[in-house]
Amino acid sequence: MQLDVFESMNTISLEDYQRREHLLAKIKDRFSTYGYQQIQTPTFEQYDLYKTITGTVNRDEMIKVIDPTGKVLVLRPDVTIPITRIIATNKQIPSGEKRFYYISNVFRNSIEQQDKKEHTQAGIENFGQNTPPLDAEIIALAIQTISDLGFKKFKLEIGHAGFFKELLKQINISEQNTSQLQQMIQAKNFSELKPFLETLSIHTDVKVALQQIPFLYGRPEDVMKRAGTVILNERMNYTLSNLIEVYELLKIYGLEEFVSFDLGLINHMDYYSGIIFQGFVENFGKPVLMGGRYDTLAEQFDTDLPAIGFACDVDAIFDAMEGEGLFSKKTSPLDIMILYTPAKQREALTAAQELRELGYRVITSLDSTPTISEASFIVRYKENVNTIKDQHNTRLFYNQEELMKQLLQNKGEL
Ligand SMILES: N[C@@H](Cc1c[nH]c[nH+]1)C(=O)O
Repeated sequence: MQLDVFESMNTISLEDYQRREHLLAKIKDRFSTYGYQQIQTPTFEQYDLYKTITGTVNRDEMIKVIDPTGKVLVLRPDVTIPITRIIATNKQIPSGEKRFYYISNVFRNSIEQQDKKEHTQAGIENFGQNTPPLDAEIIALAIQTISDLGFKKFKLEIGHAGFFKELLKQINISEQNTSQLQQMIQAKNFSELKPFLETLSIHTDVKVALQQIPFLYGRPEDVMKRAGTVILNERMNYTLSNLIEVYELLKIYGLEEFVSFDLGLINHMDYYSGIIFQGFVENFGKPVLMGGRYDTLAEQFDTDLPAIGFACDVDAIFDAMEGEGLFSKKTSPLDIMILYTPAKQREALTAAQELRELGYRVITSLDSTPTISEASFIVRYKENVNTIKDQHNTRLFYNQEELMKQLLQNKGEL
């Protein structure tokens, strides 16, 4: 069926829409098993909020709207910031650990994707705690979420915002040089990184560390062995032991095969303060999930509130699942189509109601030919005979009890 459903500026086929709903349902189920509850933040936000906060989406990438009073608003460019603001400033919310999840669209005007301004994120945010067991639990949840969708080969690359930030503290370079450096390390652009570092007047130890850091990725055990060159002080040493502790805990979950380290990982959001991670699935060039610890973001709302979270890029996951053929074959929108003659109307409609109460998807019609072709079963109430037909054969039934028996025997078809 080629029916188009309007979804923002893009159209999506009805079948793809159903698939998307199915994948979102799986993600929600998984988030719930870790005690997260769904919330929603407003679509329109005050631009002032994002203008003053450091470490947010690039201001040029925000989509701005002017309201009738002349106030500038932005379409939600990120979910982590508004949720943090709500939790940090709402005194009515009881203290203690808080677990929220969301399925929300974020709006960004990115240069790379001019035609795609709206992205769906399915994410979780956890407030109130900073411990390695919690970091490990969040990463376990991220891994299980990807695994639930059917991906067999994928990696969660784990790093720490502290490495790059600490190295930056050791040098005094312009904002422009910082962002260039960040881009080169992020993209593992080794060929340009070395000559670029030569142009900067910085201490040799730091230069070596900055040059080495993008190479420090792969199996955690190997990375740990090679990390010596970038660990310049006690704080960085502590950061590394923090990562190792989380990795040891992930072994208890039995998830170590999905984990790799990347000490050169830098997330595009600047609010991260601790462990950071990105999820990659096979044959797909960009991350499908990203997140990390952002303990200092709430300080911008005058609150001390440790936090960690991640978001799945639903559109990327959808494309990756399609590429890997992970969507199950087309599912029928209907279990039972009941056709009846006028004399059997009461019997047919009563049966339909009972079946719906039991959770079957049923439609009825005073007709002799099915009005919909995709039902798993066609039930016919005729003057002197009732039949139930599936893909293979047609059987008779005389009353409701027998109909139920037939359906139960063929439950596998539904
Ligand atoms: N908001 C982040 C993802 C995230 C959620 N929680 C923490 N990080 C992003 O859009 O990349």
